[in-house]
Amino acid sequence: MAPSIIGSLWTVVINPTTPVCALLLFISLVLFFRLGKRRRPVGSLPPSPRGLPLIGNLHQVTATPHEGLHALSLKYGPLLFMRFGAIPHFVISSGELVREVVKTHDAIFTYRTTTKASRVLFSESEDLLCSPQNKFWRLTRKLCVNELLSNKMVKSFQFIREEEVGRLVKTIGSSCINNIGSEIDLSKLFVKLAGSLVSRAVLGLKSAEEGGRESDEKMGKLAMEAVHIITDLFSFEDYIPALAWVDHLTGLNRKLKKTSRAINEFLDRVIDEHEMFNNGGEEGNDSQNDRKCFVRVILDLRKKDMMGLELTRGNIRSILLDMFLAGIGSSASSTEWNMAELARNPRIMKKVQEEVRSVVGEKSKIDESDIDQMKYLKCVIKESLRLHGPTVTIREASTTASIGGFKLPDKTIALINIWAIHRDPNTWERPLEFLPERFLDTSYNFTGQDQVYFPFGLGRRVCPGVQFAMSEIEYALANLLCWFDWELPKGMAPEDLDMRGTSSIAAHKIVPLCLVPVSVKVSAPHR
Ligand code: HEM
Repeated sequence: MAPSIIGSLWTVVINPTTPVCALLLFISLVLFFRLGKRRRPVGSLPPSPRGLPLIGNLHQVTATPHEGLHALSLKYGPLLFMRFGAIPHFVISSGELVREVVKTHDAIFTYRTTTKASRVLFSESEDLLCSPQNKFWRLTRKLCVNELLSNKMVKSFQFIREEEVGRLVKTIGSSCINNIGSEIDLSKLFVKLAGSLVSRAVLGLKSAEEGGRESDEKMGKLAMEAVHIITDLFSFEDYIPALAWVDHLTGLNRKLKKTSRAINEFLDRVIDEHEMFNNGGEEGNDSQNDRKCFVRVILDLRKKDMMGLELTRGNIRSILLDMFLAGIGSSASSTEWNMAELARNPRIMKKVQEEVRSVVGEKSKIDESDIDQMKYLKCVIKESLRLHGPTVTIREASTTASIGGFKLPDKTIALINIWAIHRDPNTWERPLEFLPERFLDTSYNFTGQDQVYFPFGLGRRVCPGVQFAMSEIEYALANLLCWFDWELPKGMAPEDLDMRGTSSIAAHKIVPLCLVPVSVKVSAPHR
């Protein structure tokens, strides 16, 4: 975030070369200070690093914000007050304070902030991710859980996982045979896998090879583009409203509109096709469908009672988009980090492969029920989510709250630094090391009830996609570890592997993960 704001400020504001810019800057400053006065919280505030006029503490936000905020919290304490442009934030970096948020104030910290990107991408229609906690949120969440994300529904998608992971294994297998010793870009393959799984379960799309009219990859690509805009590009309108006009100059507005238009057009085409089918239209138009996918269930329900929900076309598009935004990058990056950590830790790679292979035995296919016996694999995934899961989660308070002895005003935005809490040396022994054994025989789970380990978030807004994500990650990893050995590219030592993550909330590797697969099992499905 920081490089883009400082770069943009420099080129457009700090170094104005035209009188027009100077005049706009003057007007903006006047507006800013008037707005700023209205937004400033009152009362005793937590410690705060010194800010600057106009940008507040934005200059202290480093290229990886979670790391920069962690460094500040070591200096100023676990509860920080910071102003990002005109917007006051409270940064929480300790499990104790998280306990206060979840246990004492869960009903208060349930709002999410909307941003310019979310408003444009969702075309101002209410959706699940950004909705405040209201009737719409409750009913939509129930709809998504019942019809897509519950254990029962996730089990019903097992054949999709088997087909898509099978396709992944085949791709890697043929690389082993045709390009012996060549590295393969796993990061790219994991995004493709996650995109196909969500596309098929949510929209019923099939791959082009299987005759799908709309490619199952296209929506995944559009969603990743949207995630990039949301998390990597700075919006002046969000943080310094008086400088909203700068978003035109940086190209943000254009990018947002273009991506939003492409998403809407794509989703409209898919919804139209399903609607036609539901209305008894041409059966041939069902280039789709493996089963009754999520969008068709919504369209069916809309004809009936819809659980009291009145969904517009805009709402339907937004809910579908939510599943893509929340479900692809997070799962893909998690699979990527698991493989990266294993490649960097040969002892752990060997141990987890031995477990997986001993459970699978001589079979030529892994059944999902086999995964239950892979206890060490589950620890590997937990440890990977501790070190490389989502970096922060952001909530807005619906009313005033008292945290850590400070009274926080209503509309306070709380930024919970999961990254810092997952690496707190007061909780975790040797916190920076990848040690899956630490999770053996512990009760840490993904329900968001624990204040020191919550990779899927916490409280009422905890991720409802845990089951969907875990089934995908576990099954993909079990297959990759069973059928292949993995080597680093020629000349690279484990400690040379670049482990830097992006600044996004679901940070993926900056440098894509490329490893060399070696096919090992005679009974492997790709042979
Ligand atoms: C490894 C994969 C994933 C991780 C680490 C993850 C993590 C998270 C986190 C941290 C939150 C915010 C929770 C909070 O504010 O406390 C969240 C929310 C959410 N996630 Fe996930 N997620 C993953 C996969 C998925 C998948 C596959 C889906 C659906 C297909 C999904 C759907 C959602 C939705 C809809 C929300 C918003 C819930 C609400 O606001 O009520 N997630 N996720």
